This record gives sequence, C-alpha cells and structure tokens, in this order.
Amino acid sequence: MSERKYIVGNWKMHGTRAMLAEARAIDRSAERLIKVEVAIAPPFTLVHACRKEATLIGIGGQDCHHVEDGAHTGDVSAAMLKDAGAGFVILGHSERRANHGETNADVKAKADAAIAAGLNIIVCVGETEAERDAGKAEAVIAKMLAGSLPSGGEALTEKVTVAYEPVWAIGSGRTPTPEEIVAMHTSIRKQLVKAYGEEGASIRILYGGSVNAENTRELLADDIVGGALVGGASLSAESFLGIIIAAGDLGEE
Ligand SMILES: O=C[C@H](O)COP(=O)(O)O
Repeated sequence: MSERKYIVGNWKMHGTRAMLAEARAIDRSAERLIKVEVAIAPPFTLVHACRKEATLIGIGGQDCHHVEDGAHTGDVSAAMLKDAGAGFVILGHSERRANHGETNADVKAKADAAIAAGLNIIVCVGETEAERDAGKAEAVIAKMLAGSLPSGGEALTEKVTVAYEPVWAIGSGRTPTPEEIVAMHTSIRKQLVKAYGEEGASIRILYGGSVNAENTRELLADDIVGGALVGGASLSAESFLGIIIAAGDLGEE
C-alpha cells in the first residue's frame, strides 16, 4: 500500500456560483474518504466562495502572476489567491503554455512567487504527441522541469507537486499505458532528485489526462503515481467522487 493519493480537480474555465453545490458535495464525501487527499481548483471568481463552502478539501487557483501587485490588468497575484483562501496554485498548465505563451522561465517566476506568498504549487509538464512519437518525451519533460521548478533553499517537499500531463491525453479520452506513466514518473523522479537532492525523492508526482472513474485504478496503481490532476471528470461531484473512491482503494490512511 502506498501513501494517500492526491486527487485534484481542475475546473478550468467552468463554473458559476451554481457549481458551489458540487464543491459542497465533494467536501461532504471527503470527510468519509480519509484515504485520499482531495482538492479542487475553481476559477478565480469562486475561490473564496469554495473555501467557505468546503472546509475539508484543498482549494487552489489555476494560475497567478509573478509579482505581488501592480499595473497588471486582468491578472491575479499569489498573495491575492492566498488572501481569498487558496492553499495552492496550479502553474504551467499546457493550456496556459500554449494559449498564453508561458515559458519555463515564466512558470519558475510564478512558482517562486507562489511559494514566497505561502502557497503550495502544482507544476505541470507534458509532451506533445509529435514529441512522444519522435522519442523525445523524456528529454522534453526534463528540460521543462529544469526550467520551471522553483528555486531550492527551503523545505520544498511539502510545497511542490509535479503533474505529468501529456498534452495529447488532455480532454482526448486517450491515455498513456500504465507502463508509460510509470516510466515517465521514474524519469521525473530522477530530475527532482537532481534538482533538490534527497528532498526531491519525496516530491509528489501526479498523472493528468483523461482520468475517469473507470481508469483510475489502472493508471494510478503504481506507488510512484502520487495521484491525479483531473479536468473534465472533476466538474460534477458524482464523476469526481468515482475517481476519489477508486483512488481510495489504492492508498492508506
Ligand atoms: O488539468 C487537468 C488536465 O488538463 C486533464 O484534463 P482532462 O481530465 O479533462 O483530460
């Protein structure tokens, strides 16, 4: 048996206040599911309300700016997220890298700012289908990690989580095989040890991309897979709880 799996729902740009009922329902069940650590990352507009509605699960943001405040129209800082009740922030998601031109250096700056503001971080990395087909996936991920991870110098194990999300698996219904996931997680583990020494050995690594209640047991079976970053299937309490229950069978209290 492994440690508790960490199941994080990324609501992306979904959710008005009507979705607070889902957060409440997830939170109520999380009380019973002590074998899983559960969190959701709603849109910025719902972070504060979700924190008030759901007291047992983690609440996080989906991005933050790298400075604390200033003339940055439309942006939200890590300190603001913290103030709204967030405990963590997702950084470097492939949708932000692709649609907003975020570079590894941008992600690292945000990661350092988030940790300085007292937030935990989930740093996302993932290869494209062309990169995988060219046999470059591990090299691509190693480069992304080297450029995106926050500076060391303080205890980071509890603060940093890495999410491996192959771009081609996101929202596609396709996933790598469990063996491919374990191979990539093993490679990521090596990069984390290279970056942080022994501390890197215990940083949690999640898998993300088309995770659902049916494939959770298979995709998360190996101890090296610390949990899942879930998109579409986290948008209803019913489907998200299916994943949480399946993950609960894999972990221990
Ligand atoms: O952040 C979540 C990922 O992008 C996965 O999304 P998905 O579960 O809808 O494939």
